[in-house]
Amino acid sequence: MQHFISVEEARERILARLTPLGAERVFLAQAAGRILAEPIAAPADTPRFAHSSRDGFALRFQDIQGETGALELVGSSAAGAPSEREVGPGQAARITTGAPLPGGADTVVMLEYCSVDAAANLLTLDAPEAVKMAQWVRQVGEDMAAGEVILEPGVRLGAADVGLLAGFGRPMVNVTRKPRVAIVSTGDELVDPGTPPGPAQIVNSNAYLLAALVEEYGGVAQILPIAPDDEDAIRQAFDAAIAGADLVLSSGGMSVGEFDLTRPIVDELTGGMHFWKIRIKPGKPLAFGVARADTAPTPLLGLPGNPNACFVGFHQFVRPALDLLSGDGAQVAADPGAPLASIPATLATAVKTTPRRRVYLSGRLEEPGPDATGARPIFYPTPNQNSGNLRLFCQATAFGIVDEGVSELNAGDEIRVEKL
Ligand SMILES: Nc1nc2c(c(=O)[nH]1)N[C@H]1C(S)=C(S)[C@@H](COP(=O)(O)OP(=O)(O)OC[C@H]3O[C@@H](n4cnc5c(N)ncnc54)[C@H](O)[C@@H]3O)O[C@H]1N2
Ligand code: MOO
Repeated sequence: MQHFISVEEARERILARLTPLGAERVFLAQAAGRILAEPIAAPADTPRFAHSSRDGFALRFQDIQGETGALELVGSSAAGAPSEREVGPGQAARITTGAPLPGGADTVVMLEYCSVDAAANLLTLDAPEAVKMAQWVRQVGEDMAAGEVILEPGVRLGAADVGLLAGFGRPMVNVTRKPRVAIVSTGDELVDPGTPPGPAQIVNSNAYLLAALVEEYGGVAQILPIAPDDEDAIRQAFDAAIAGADLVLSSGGMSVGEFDLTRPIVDELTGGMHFWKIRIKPGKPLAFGVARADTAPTPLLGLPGNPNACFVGFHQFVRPALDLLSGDGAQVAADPGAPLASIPATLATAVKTTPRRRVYLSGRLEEPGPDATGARPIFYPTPNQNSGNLRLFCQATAFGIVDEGVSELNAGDEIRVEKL
């Protein structure tokens, strides 16, 4: 059955059949950009010991109240080499930044504000009245308490998070597996880049476009060899793809099902695929099914062959699927039918489109300058919005969306844009 459905319905139906992948342990050097799969709690009160945040002298605050004489210097505490000696009444100890505060001391004075009589081993403060109780001391647990959860599962680890994990003494961390995405290309007319195309052949750009998008959005892409238009060859290509992947993508062969070899095989491998016509331009025909549903469910998404339909289809359907599989999908999982985030912009040039489908224009978004308070960004659609134009989405930074029922927009009109 073929249905015309909305972009949101299609996305919701796909996401409803996906579940996040399991976790794997990776070394910290591989952790940046990955999705955390465990809660991270502080292993101890942090800092673990009270220490100085300045180079100077550790002393007892009460000793410098009122009339103050010189303090006797007893020992020194360096980072990694704490002082063994207590600081008693009338005494002070040398201390470096990061060094443990010696017992008895509660306050640090920076060495720039002190004078030392080395021969007499005495310390005099330049302005004792300016010193505050506990100044330049980092107290135990003031940053984090033992057991306090600092990072929740589902966050994407940034550099600071990796630094925190290292600080917690963790050499490894559990993250969600990166989705492995196999890319199937079928057709006698296709050649790979590097092989000069014959007179009626085209270069397989979609596989490389999709693989690059997959890697850009957190997956691991595998491009399968082009399968010729032969039922067994196509079945073998899909079997190989399904065997090693969490998600299989194909492009092409979506428009004229009856004469196409790909669709019946996808239908067979998924035990009945869904085929939708979506009210979107480009990207109208889309096939979806789940192979090995009982053992190792592997979703399969058939995108149309036009490169721009692949590009738009990737952003609308594959990218949210990757988010959900990789555990980054809290938002998409909570509301899979919600529209993707968009902002209003001003359209730079007039456009004419079809009113029957929602049209996604590829283009460039220019943010207003710092002086243009309240001004909207400007959207420049790429000229020649033709589904096959490989240049159309080069350097594109946004989709401009022309809603169903609208057939033209003028320069200066408001247009919703999705940032890429
Ligand atoms: N009679 C109809 N014709 C078409 C309809 C329709 O409803 N009725 N829909 C149009 C729409 S919309 C789209 S989108 C395309 C979908 O086409 P297919 O998915 O069947 O794709 P193909 O016919 O195989 O190829 C379309 C186009 O894309 C190029 N292509 C294919 N594979 C690749 C590749 N790997 N790398 C680069 N380019 C590729 C191919 O050369 C074609 O130019 O159908 C419309 N037709
Ligand atoms: O939906 Mo097709 O992608 O218009 O060209």
